[in-house]
Amino acid sequence: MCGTDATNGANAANGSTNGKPNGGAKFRSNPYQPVGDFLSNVGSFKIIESTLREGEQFANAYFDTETKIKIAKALDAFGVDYIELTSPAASEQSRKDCEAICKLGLKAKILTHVRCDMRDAKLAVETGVDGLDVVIGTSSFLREHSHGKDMAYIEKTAIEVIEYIKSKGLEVRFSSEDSFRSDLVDLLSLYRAVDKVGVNRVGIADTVGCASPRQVYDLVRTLRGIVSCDIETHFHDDKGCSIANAYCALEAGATHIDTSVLGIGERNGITPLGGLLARMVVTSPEYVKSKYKLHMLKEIEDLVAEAVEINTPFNNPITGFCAFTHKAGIHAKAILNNPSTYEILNPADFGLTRYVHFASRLTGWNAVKTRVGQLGLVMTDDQVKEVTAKIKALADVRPIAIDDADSIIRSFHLTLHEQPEAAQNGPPAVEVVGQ
Ligand SMILES: CC(=O)SCCNC(=O)CCNC(=O)[C@H](O)C(C)(C)COP(=O)(O)OP(=O)(O)OC[C@H]1O[C@@H](n2cnc3c(N)ncnc32)[C@H](O)[C@@H]1OP(=O)(O)O
Ligand SMILES: O=C(O)CCC(=O)C(=O)O
Ligand SMILES: [Mg+2]
Repeated sequence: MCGTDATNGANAANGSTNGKPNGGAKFRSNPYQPVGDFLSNVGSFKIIESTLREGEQFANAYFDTETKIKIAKALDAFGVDYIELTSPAASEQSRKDCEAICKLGLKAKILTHVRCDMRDAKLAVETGVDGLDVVIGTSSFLREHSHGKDMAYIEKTAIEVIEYIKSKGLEVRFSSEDSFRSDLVDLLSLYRAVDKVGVNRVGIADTVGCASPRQVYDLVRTLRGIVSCDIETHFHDDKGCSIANAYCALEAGATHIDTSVLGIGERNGITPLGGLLARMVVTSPEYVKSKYKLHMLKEIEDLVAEAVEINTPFNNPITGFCAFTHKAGIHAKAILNNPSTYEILNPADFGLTRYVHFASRLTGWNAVKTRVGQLGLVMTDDQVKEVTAKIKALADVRPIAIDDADSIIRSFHLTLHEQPEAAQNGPPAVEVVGQ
């Protein structure tokens, strides 16, 4: 098996060099736009990057101050609009870290995430943040088993806390927790009340990851008709719907999406930054490519993966080790002709390269022909087909590596060179061209 790093095509039959398609292959003017994908209202979404809040709730996360600062700076350089930090009420060090990050003078706005509680709000406004994300559970589960407050109390306290934050000149967002298991009438009435007070955003949170894309669309669409402020959304990934849900929220009129790097967060996390951008670069290529430094994605994911001691999943959008690897012969041939045939994302946009596999029983002669050329060898098509059969024969016996396939190609090529001598006794078994 070729465990080749997809980002390093050094030994591979690359369809590209430094991400540029080779062999004159070209992308369409907009290779990303699938037929029928004509969303117009999702062009200018904003990212609330919550690696340093939701991400700190990931089981393996421990961020010391230095690491938090590194991550905050990297996210800022990447171009996220907001960086959300753990509540200063969580611990004394959390409060100090909040202050330290506020002093960095980043372009991104700094938010902290607090309970709907005046004590938390008072502590938070002193840290130097640009705004507060206020949250309180509204489902019967949370009202019964978490804070124990009824909707009347929630609305009254929310208004007091929001007015206080606004009086300090800070941005404020109010969100319900577990929105999708909350009573719709209660929820809309609460949002209408806080919108009247003048929140910058209201938030919808799929705290337990129960929502389907269609439910998300319906709720956001309904809310869009109720409030005039921006709408932020937060999706947990328990059922693997966090990216689809974020996308549907944008389709329905949401303006802000919460993300974390690699999706880290409580349980199995939330909408991943990279996955969201993979989705959105297809829909809004100009906006996404001009706003975010996409080539920094891998570096940021590596930074966070190292900090929380995990590996990037093999199937991670964009940066998974095989995200731009093409293996089956049918795919390989078409990719070598035109990468758009089997790619919706261009690895070059992320500073990455594609890799075309040529060392398996599924390999076809077109991939081998490209490899032969890369090795500086010359063969006729029939010869390439013959050597492809040899590669397949070995791959039927055991998994083979790039070096195995290269050795087969080189030694086959050598036998072709030896042919002229043998040919003295008869016609060459194969024609050698370019000699
Ligand atoms: C879905 C989410 O991810 S929400 C964000 C989660 N983030 C955090 O929890 C931040 C880290 N948390 C902490 O450090 C602690 O939980 C603290 C400092 C916030 C509170 O700690 P403690 O006072 O020891 O309480 P504990 O964590 O045991 O229980 C939560 C308390 O908050 C209250 N509470 C829970 N949600 C809210 C809310 N949204 N608004 C107001 N109060 C709330 C609960 O009633 C409970 O208070 P009680 O013990 O007086 O009944
Ligand atoms: O504040 C929010 O909108 C979301 C809070 C949260 O992390 C959640 O509900 O999962
Ligand atoms: Mg969450």
